[in-house]
Amino acid sequence: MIPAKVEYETPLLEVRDLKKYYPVSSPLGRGQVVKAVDGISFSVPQGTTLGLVGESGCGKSTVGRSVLNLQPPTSGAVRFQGRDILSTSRKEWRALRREMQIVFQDPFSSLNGRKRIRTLLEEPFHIHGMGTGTLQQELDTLLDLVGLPKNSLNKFPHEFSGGQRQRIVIARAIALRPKFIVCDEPVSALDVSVQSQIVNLFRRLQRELGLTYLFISHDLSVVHHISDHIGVMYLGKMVELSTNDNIYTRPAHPYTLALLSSVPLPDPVEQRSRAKIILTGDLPSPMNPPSGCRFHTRCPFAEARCSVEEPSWREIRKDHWVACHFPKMASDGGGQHVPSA
Ligand SMILES: Nc1ncnc2c1ncn2[C@@H]1O[C@H](COP(=O)(O)OP(=O)(O)OP(=O)(O)O)[C@@H](O)[C@H]1O
Repeated sequence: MIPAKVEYETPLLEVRDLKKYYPVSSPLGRGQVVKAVDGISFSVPQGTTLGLVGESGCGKSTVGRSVLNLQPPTSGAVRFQGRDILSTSRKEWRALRREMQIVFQDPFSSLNGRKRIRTLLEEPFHIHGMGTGTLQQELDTLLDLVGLPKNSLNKFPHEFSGGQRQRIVIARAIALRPKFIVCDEPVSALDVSVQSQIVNLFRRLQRELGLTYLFISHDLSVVHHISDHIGVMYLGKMVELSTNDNIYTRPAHPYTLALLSSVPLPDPVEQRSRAKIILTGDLPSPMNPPSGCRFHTRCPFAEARCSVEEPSWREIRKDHWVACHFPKMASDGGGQHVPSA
């Protein structure tokens, strides 16, 4: 189901009913598929950040890789600047790929340890056939943008800290001045003290270069610091999508409430008024997802209807979409039912 009203004037990226199924390779599961992403739709307006949150295994990274066509989706549409990226020619794709980059979680494995920083930063320019005329100037600008000293170029990755290595990875990603970056858990491998510096770097680069991000993280406080909108995923589905403010102060899906229960709010009044849900049990298998609402097996508010009927998207307030038969109005004291659709 597509949240038709979640349309923005100038979305840089539009994803419609994206599905990614992986065939199971083990002998026991032969013929079955893992429904890693199962019909997800969203838009990201230019210059903004959509945060994507959810437990490990809910399909966040698969969304990130699928929108860049690194893993071709099973079905659905991905439009970048209005162009369907899944049906472009090779030549068009090459040009588009310059505009769309990805930063992965692990700065240790993202960089070839045998190459000097100069070589690593020059690679994007060489791969895309850019001349070497102003290369030194480009490298100096890149180091400046990501806050690394000029003498970094002749060093090797192991001579840097984790945070500095992630700065090098980011420098490579922005080298060709892309418009869009998938940030896939880009601070999860870093010390907490360094995480906020890298998040602030992403924010500054967004302002200075007009970047648009799909920012994937299992950590809601990280996503809170950078996102304009937030999508909450559960077992291959988007269950809630709204502004950062709505998700944090007026979460409506019981799963979002559960995720937020462990995140402290700066305002103690809001903290007290937010319903608390402690999540129990493991994420069910995406090979055999529960019937009806996929969250019903772990939802403390589930009713009979939830196990048989899949909830459709509904807009419970402006720009606030939720897929739940009985969404909550947490700002009303928590746990109050919105009338069922
Ligand atoms: N190449 C693959 N082949 C088969 N199954 C896969 C493949 N990649 C991912 N999956 C499965 O798809 C589901 C979603 O995985 P995905 O990595 O997208 O989740 P995630 O939310 O990003 O979790 P994490 O943060 O742990 O990476 C998981 O059940 C995973 O095991």
